[in-house]
Order: sequence, then structure tokens, then C-alpha cells
Amino acid sequence: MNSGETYEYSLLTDLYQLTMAQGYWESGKTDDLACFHMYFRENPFKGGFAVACGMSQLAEMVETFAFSDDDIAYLAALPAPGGGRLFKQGFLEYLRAFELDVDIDAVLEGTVVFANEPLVRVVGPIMHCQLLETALLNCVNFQTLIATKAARVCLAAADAPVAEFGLRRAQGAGGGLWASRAAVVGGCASTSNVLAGKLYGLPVSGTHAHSWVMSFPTEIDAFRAYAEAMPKNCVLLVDTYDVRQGIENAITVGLEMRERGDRLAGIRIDSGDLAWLSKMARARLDEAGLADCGIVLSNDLDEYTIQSLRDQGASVTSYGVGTKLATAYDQPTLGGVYKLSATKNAGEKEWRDRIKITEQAVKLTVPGVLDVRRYYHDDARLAGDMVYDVNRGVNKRELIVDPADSLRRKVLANKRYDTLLEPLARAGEAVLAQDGRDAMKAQRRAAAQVATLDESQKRMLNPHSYPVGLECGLFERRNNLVVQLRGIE
Ligand SMILES: Nc1ncnc2c1ncn2[C@@H]1O[C@H](COP(=O)(O)OP(=O)(O)OP(=O)(O)O)[C@@H](O)[C@H]1O
Ligand SMILES: O=P(O)(O)OC[C@H]1O[C@H](OP(=O)(O)OP(=O)(O)O)[C@H](O)[C@@H]1O
Ligand SMILES: O=C(O)c1cccnc1
Repeated sequence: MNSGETYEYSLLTDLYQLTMAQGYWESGKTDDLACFHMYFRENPFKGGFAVACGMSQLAEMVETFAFSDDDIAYLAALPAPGGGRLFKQGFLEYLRAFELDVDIDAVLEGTVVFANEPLVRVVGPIMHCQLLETALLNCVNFQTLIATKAARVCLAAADAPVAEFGLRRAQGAGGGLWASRAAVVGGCASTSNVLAGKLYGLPVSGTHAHSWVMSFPTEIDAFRAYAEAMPKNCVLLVDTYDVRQGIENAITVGLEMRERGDRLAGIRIDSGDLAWLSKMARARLDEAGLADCGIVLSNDLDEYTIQSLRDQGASVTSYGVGTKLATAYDQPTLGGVYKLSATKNAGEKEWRDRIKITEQAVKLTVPGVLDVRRYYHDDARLAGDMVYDVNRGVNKRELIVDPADSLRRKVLANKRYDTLLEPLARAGEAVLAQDGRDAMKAQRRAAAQVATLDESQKRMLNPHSYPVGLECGLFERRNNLVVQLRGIE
């Protein structure tokens, strides 16, 4: 898979990653190993869950990560604010020959994930881990945000398919492309974005614009011409002048199509009271014998308006959702972070815990080399997620502790579990199989996993919070480290 744009992933970074890299190179720390994890601290949209996405682009990033002669020439020319050049020639030659050498483990796209558990683990020479940080966060943060928004919109829409229409309002070309893909992973049935369809193998769909109607002398001329041009894909936009008249014109054309052996697939309503108009349209279409003509609703929709339309009994076959989905209108970022959790310097055998301490309990990081065990109830509903250190044992009772409230604990022993992180790269080579990169497979994974959530966790308003906790031994270890570092033993 290719993103379609010539990305320079090695330079798609913050300058400080490169200045630190020169520092690591100069201080002989290029062989010191580090372990970083990417996670977010709060579920987006005040929701009860998120849908992971961005791992396919991450694999592409690993595959293409290199500093070209052109990149090196650019870096060589950068001035240092204090005079001279920012980067040393020796370091630039090192970069020219640079080969990424990291192991990455990540959840598969479409996996349901929660706050405060790792989505991605990167292990390798610290400089390598840091050279990936910014681009990794850029892709996983954005795509997870949009996939989650899409999952919420699709939950609200229930059985009615949602088409993603957001490209025109998306944040630039790259943002639009990846937003369309993430929207499909999150559950959208199709996208209007043709390039995303081509690049990522997504279903594309669409209707027509008001300009089509406005360019003809009358609405019915416009409808007839569209029906001629698109007899097998004819959805007529009925609200350019007057919805009531638009529906009557669509019925006339729909009946004419039927005479020719074609079918009016649907009408689209894009303004006004969508619930009332859709019910009125349904009644008229049925009366006219066009019960097989669908009704598409659009206009500034999101999960909340869709929920409200359903509550009002709107008659709808599918939704078109653009701006509020592709831009994650009510929350512009996921806020995911990438934190160092363990180091192993040259010559050391064991990983050494690393922790960032802070006054804010939520910002305290978790030490170790981590993975997540997801436990299930007998009926396949999720029971709880345990964040644990892969190099240490798990306590017998499989007890987890909520680090934000240590009184919240849960015993998970005797339950079935699986582990969430899967190999994405080994020694700098992407090992994520094509299967693991397929957007439509990720969509099926997301749908199956969202279905395992309890209704209370899927609620839009004040959802029940799913238990994610630290393995009790890891919780104790972290507490001891904080005590040690604060010198309060
Ligand atoms: N029955 C309804 N219940 C709740 N929200 C609705 C209903 N019908 C429409 N909406 C929403 O109300 C908003 C209407 O916005 P606005 O008043 O800007 O649209 P409009 O004037 O009908 O159309 P436009 O300005 O696009 O021509 C949209 O976000 C739409 O999704
Ligand atoms: O409302 P969204 O969820 O973003 O869905 C896409 C919108 O884009 C189109 O409108 P257009 O760009 O012509 O602008 P308009 O909404 O002002 O008609 C379309 O008719 C939808 O209304
Ligand atoms: O196909 C459509 O109806 C469409 C596509 C993009 C934006 N608005 C509508």
C-alpha cells in the first residue's frame, strides 16, 4: 500500500528529534536500548472506547524510512541560531547510512482500545525510537480519532449505512486521505473520496450536487438528465428549490425509469427538518409505488443529530456524513503520547525501569516493557484489560488495579484472555502482513469488537468506564519507584 503522496517520513519529524539524535551519536549512546509506548489518557469524545487505526501507515513508514542524499543536503544547509551549521558532517554521514533497527508491536487496526493502555510498543536503540516518535504519533493519533468518530456515528445510525463525505472540509490532502480510510475502518460503508478508494481499496459512492440541478432550466430536466446519465446509480437531490416539489419531480422520473427497466435508487434531502421531511418523502414515495426508492439524509450530521433523527422516527435508508466526521469537529486531537518506560544500556542484561513523575497522578507514566491482556466473560463480553510487564510474571489472582483510584480493583483469574500487541516490525523490517493492513478487514474487526462491548460502554452520554488496570505487581513497582525518586523512603 502506498499513501499516494511522496512522504519523507524520516524528515516528517520535529527538529528536536534530530538534534537529540546528534546528541546520542556524539555521546556514544547509539547502542543504548529503549522501550517506548504510545497510549492516550482519555477516551475521545467523552466516549467509552476508541477504535485503533494508523498501524498500516506506520508499517509503510518503517518500510520507507531512510535519509536520501537530498534530505542530507537539506539538513547540512540548516544554520545554527548561534552561528555555523546545526548538524555536524560526521553525524550527517551517519544518517546517510542509517538503517532503522526497531521492533514494533501494535494492536491491529480496528481493535477496540481504551485510555491508558499501550497501542504501540517500540523497542530499539533510543535514537531510532525517537526518530520515529513524531510521525508515529501523527498517524496513530489522527486515524484513531477519526476511526472512533466513525464508529460512534455508525453506532448511532444502527442498520443504516453511512457514507463518508468529508474530503472538501478535511485538513488538507493527507488529512483527507487518511480520514477517509479511518472512517471506513471505523464503520462507514463507503467514501466519496476517489483517491482514497483507489489507494486503500475502499468502496466509493456518491449522489449529485445542487449545482447539477441549478445548471438546468428546471429541476425535472436535471433529474431526467441524471437518470439518463446514471441509470444504475441514480440518487436525486430533492432540496435545491422546494423539497415537496423535488419529491414529486423525483417520483415522476422514478416512474419513467421503471418504464425503461431501470430503478430510482434514492433521493437525498440536505436541508430543513430532516425527520419530518424524510417521513413525508417516505409516505409519498410509497403511495406512488416507489417503496424500493431509498432516502439519503445529509447536512451537518454527527452521532448526536443522527441519534435524534432516529428518536424522531426519521425514515432513512442511509446517511451522508462529512465535515463533523472527517475533521473530528468536537475534538480536534486524540492527545496520544509516546513515553519512555525502560532502558537497557550496552552491556546490561536487564531492562531498567524508567518513569516520569509528576504531581498529576494521570500523567505518571508506567515503567517496564508492556503488553495488554484482554479478559473475556464466558459470553464473550469484555471483562477487563490488564497492562503488564512481559518480562515479569503476572500475579496469581490476576488482579488489576486502577492507577487513578487504587481502591478500584478487579480479579480476572480463570477467565479467557488474549494479548493485544502483535508484531508490526522486527529489526527495522515491517512484518505486518498484507492481511493486517487491509482496511476492510480492519472494518470487520472493529464491527465485531464494538459488538462485544456492553451497551453501557457504547452510550454517547456518560458511558460506563471499562476496567483497564495495572497488573498488581506492576502497580506496586511503580509506587515504589515514585517513592524512591521523590526520596521519601
Ligand atoms: N429533525 C431534526 N432534528 C434534529 N436536528 C435536525 C433535524 N433536521 C435537521 N437537523 C439538523 O439541524 C441543522 C440544520 O442546520 P441549518 O439550519 O443550517 O440547515 P438548513 O437551513 O436546513 O440547511 P442549509 O443552511 O444547509 O441550506 C443541521 O445540522 C441538521 O443536521
Ligand atoms: O454537511 P456535511 O456533513 O459536511 O456533508 C457534506 C455536505 O457537503 C455538501 O454540501 P456543500 O459543500 O455544497 O455545502 P452546503 O452544506 O453548504 O450545502 C453536501 O450537500 C453536504 O451537505
Ligand atoms: O455524493 C454526495 O452526495 C456528496 C459528496 C461529497 C459531499 N457532499 C455530498
